[in-house]
Amino acid sequence: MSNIDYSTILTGIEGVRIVSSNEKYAQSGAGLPIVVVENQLGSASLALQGCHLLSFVPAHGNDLLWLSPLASFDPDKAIRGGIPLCLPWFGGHPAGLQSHGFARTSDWTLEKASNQPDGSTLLILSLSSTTETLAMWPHAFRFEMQIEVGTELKLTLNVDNLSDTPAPFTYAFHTYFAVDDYTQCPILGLEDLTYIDTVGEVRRLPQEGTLQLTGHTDRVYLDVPEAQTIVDGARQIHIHGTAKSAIVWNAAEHALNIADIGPAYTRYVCVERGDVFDNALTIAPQSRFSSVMTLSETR
Ligand SMILES: O=P(O)(O)OC[C@H]1O[C@H](O)[C@H](O)[C@@H](O)[C@@H]1O
Repeated sequence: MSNIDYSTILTGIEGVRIVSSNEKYAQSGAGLPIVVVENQLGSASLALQGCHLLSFVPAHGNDLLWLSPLASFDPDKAIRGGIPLCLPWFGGHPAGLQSHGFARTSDWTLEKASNQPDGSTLLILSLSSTTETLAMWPHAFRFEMQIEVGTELKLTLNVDNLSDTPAPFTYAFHTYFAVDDYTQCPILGLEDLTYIDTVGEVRRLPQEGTLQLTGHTDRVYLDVPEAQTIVDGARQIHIHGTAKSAIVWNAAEHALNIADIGPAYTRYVCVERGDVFDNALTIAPQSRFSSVMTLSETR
């Protein structure tokens, strides 16, 4: 766990504090440091482990993010819910390394916090390569996340390949959205696209009409438009991003066998923007890749 003293970075910054997960959440686990941001436009919280957003609540609104009531906060273990960062690979690894990469269980460093003139709050976190990461992903790197908490949540991920070789790369903002019932929330913005269905036999299929989940779903939509909308009763959750893929996932009744989800699976839908499968990337030596995603709601 990180032992960095952030008091200097946070001196003079309004509405940003670091608390223990045990103080903020009733969930189990050994406990992790959580950055809490509150301003007039909205509030958010994130774990330094994984640079993992846990909540984003616009002023006068409800949380856009779902955090499992069974989530546990333990070092080196991914937290269930919010926005895990799958990085620098998405999904399984050919050599059996941890699913979704090491970034979501690594300790990120809070580099900067600032109050912006428009009333929003900006946080900048980073993660740099170590001997341990080089053994898993053979490229010196610096990952940087800029997090703007305002009426929208804006995430900018910068990935610097500091090595002299091209870096094959996939990633996703693995967002768990809070919904009333995952079978009652149409997801707009995926119509007529091709998706890879990974439930059972892997197949490529066309999306006919609007997507509405009815059960266990695990799909990768390719070459998606920048915007999707989840219609959750009277509210619309808007996703806007530069990434070219969208992974849509709900474990449905299989979640009853996932220790940190259980029966609450009806209350989330994952719409994960990233660049995966056919949209996988290679970052040239000494080059930067950037991806931006904003989340907001209207009623
Ligand atoms: O349990 P995790 O490693 O966090 O993965 C959770 C899920 O992530 C993505 O949505 C994948 O498409 C799913 O196949 C996977 O089950």
